[in-house]
Amino acid sequence: MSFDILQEKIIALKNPTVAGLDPLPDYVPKHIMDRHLALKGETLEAAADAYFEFNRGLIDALCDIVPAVKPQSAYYELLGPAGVAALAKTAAYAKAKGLYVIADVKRNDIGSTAEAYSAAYLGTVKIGGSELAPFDFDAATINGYLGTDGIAPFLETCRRRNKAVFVLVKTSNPSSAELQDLQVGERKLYEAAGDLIEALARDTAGKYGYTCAGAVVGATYPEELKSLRRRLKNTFFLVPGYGAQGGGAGDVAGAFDENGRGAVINSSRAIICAWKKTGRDGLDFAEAARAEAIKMRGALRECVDFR
Ligand SMILES: O=c1ccn([C@@H]2O[C@H](COP(=O)(O)O)[C@@H](O)[C@H]2O)c(=O)[nH]1
Repeated sequence: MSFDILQEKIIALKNPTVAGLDPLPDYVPKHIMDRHLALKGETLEAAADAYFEFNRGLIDALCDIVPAVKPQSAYYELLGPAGVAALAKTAAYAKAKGLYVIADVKRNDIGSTAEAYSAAYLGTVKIGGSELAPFDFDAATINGYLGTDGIAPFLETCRRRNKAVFVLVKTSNPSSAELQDLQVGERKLYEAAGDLIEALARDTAGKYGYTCAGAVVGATYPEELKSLRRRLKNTFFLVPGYGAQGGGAGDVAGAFDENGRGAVINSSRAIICAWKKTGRDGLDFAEAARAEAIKMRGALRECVDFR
């Protein structure tokens, strides 16, 4: 089961951090960007090459201390086809370095289209006589608010290919309460979303009790996080909102089960932009990211007993 693999990496490193790889032209140190602009001019291709070099440096600096990375597709799509190619290259490089790779794509649609999305990110497509894996991510984020027929095709791919999804349940953004906190009978809408995914994936529970359908629950809502952990005993959590959005180790402690398992905590900007605080123009971007990730690991270890 895919989350068994992630959980075992977390246990081995005693670190439940996922580093978000969310590049923007401004986040890439000038010496890297300038070199690629000199080679290919002021083009999307040059920026995409700079993204990949930046990511490769980050991955090299982090791969022995964090178990996972989460590239956010939006930042790569911003560069068009060259950016999407940089996303694919980044994922392949991270996997080769032993990292668990979560694609933050938040996709979904009606069943037939959800099938295509799930094949694209987690599965395969048949071309002539060959089954080819377009991206082959370990896991992807999806929007479950289309209901069962949108979620089921992803779960089918997860079962077949030992993959996983994280379904949006209670997101970290300030407006998440507008719809997700609506009362629906006895439950909040986000609780109903959580109950649905736990039920749909029940048959896939692995060694640690977690199914292939995880939930996205924001660090910015610590009370909801705690109560969802109690409610969804078989659902692995991806917790964004640490660092740049204000979440801290104390806020995410409630995401873990009694054995310190069942959750992975994301930090993107705080790690990849750590170089901006050192005053060395990004020459030390990799060391700065590593130092920030070590600081986060220390803070999490203070709050959670990982076994
Ligand atoms: O509820 C959600 C779901 C996804 N995200 C994504 O996580 C990272 C957070 O980045 P930071 O720089 O650490 O704030 C980003 O890719 C978001 O799209 C989220 O923040 N909240």
